[in-house]
Amino acid sequence: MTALPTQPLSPLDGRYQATVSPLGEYLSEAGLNRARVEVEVEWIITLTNHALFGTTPLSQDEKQQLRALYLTFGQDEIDWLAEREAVTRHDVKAVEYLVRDRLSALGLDRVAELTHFGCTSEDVNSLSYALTVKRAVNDAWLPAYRRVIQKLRELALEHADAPMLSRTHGQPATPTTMGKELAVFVWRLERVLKQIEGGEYLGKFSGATGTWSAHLAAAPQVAWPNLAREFVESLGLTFNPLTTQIESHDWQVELYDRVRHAGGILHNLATDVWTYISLGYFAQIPVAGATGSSTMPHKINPIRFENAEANLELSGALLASLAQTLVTSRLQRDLTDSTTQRNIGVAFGHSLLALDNLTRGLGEISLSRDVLLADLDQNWEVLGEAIQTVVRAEVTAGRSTIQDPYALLKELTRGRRVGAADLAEFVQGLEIGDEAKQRLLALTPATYSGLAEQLTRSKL
Ligand SMILES: O=C(O)C[C@H](Nc1ncnc2c1ncn2[C@@H]1O[C@H](COP(=O)(O)O)[C@@H](O)[C@H]1O)C(=O)O
Repeated sequence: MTALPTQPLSPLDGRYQATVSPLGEYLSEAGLNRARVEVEVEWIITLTNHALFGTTPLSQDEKQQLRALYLTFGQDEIDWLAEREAVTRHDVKAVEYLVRDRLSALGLDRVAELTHFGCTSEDVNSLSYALTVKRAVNDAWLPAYRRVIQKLRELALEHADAPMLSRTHGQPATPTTMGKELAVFVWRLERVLKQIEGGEYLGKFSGATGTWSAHLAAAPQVAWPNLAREFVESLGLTFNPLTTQIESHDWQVELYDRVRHAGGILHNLATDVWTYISLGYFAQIPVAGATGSSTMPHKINPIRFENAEANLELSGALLASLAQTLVTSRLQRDLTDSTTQRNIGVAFGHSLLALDNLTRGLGEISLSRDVLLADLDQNWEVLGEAIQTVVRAEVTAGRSTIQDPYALLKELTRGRRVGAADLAEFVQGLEIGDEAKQRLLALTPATYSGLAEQLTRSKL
């Protein structure tokens, strides 16, 4: 057997590459290095703007040329860094050398020593991760998450009035509507959406052990914490003033826990819709040219929901691992976070893939209202709850002397199939007021869905 050409090992970089590529813009190694260059460049611009060490602010033209280094970052820079890192064996140092090299090419040697000035690698890494994760969440993950919510909202409103048998413990229970059950997911997903949208992206910029020691040794008169805050905030990040060598990663833990939580809700949605499809409640819309089973020609399999389920499990496990490892770093730093953070994109990639499959899956189902109604018609015994509750009210109001209405209905309905005629006869024979009796006689499983429709319409 001849060896294959070099292959991507991860399916995210193989068959699913097109779907997850928006994340690669930020959460790939090149995306990280581009952000590192951005931070190094902006720090030089900030230091010179403040005319530190006798420098003068760079001209607009010089700034523009310097910024082009990250704005047009591409394959040349990727290759340059790979070559240089093979020598330095230090990824951030290689970035520093790249910036110095380009400063020289631009005739800006006079500020070369301000590259990475006072910085430890984590100053640059912390801001770079905050920038790339923030951009990936805002530009790629959140839009996909909102698309699922939007599709779900449309379905919930469309089916707000579609009565459906509930199944608590998998057993027939008080009816609801399909729309209301989908609305519950919208409600849950939106709560977590707000938490994710409100999350902070923190950065530190305080040197080797968070004390600005080197900075003060070089320029004791400068209010370095203020300058660091100004710099971090100028990048659209939240300043963390008190850290060890590393930014403590608590914002990342919060974010990954929330995204994992959202994934858990979506997993619940995927398995519920899968179950509704299996019950025949949702029909799957045939896709032209597609095959369900390789051997059973009649089949359309719910593969979108199964793919989402599996990817949510993978992403949940990775997000949990990220949150668990990033929360700790021995003493003033250990380097486990470096290795761990290289997998942030993998965790988000599996999640994004799941979101894409859910959106597509939700767009390929149609509700079979007739199946829902037929199922309700097979389960008149669910009205037992309504009858016993009405009798209790009648007893309390003095219009009935029935003893233990619950036991009476239990006797009639528990574990039994009770039809419309049986129930009507039973209700006719009840010693309750006439108005209550007529109300009960008018009730069917399909109309016994309480405020399900109104709740759906008013809460979405
Ligand atoms: O500013 C510093 O660098 C301070 C230094 N701490 C470090 N901080 C950040 N990065 C460091 C550190 N040390 C190594 N490296 C480089 O990290 C890279 C780790 O590679 P990988 O395991 O593939 O993620 C790999 O490129 C490593 O060379 C310290 O001694 O405290």
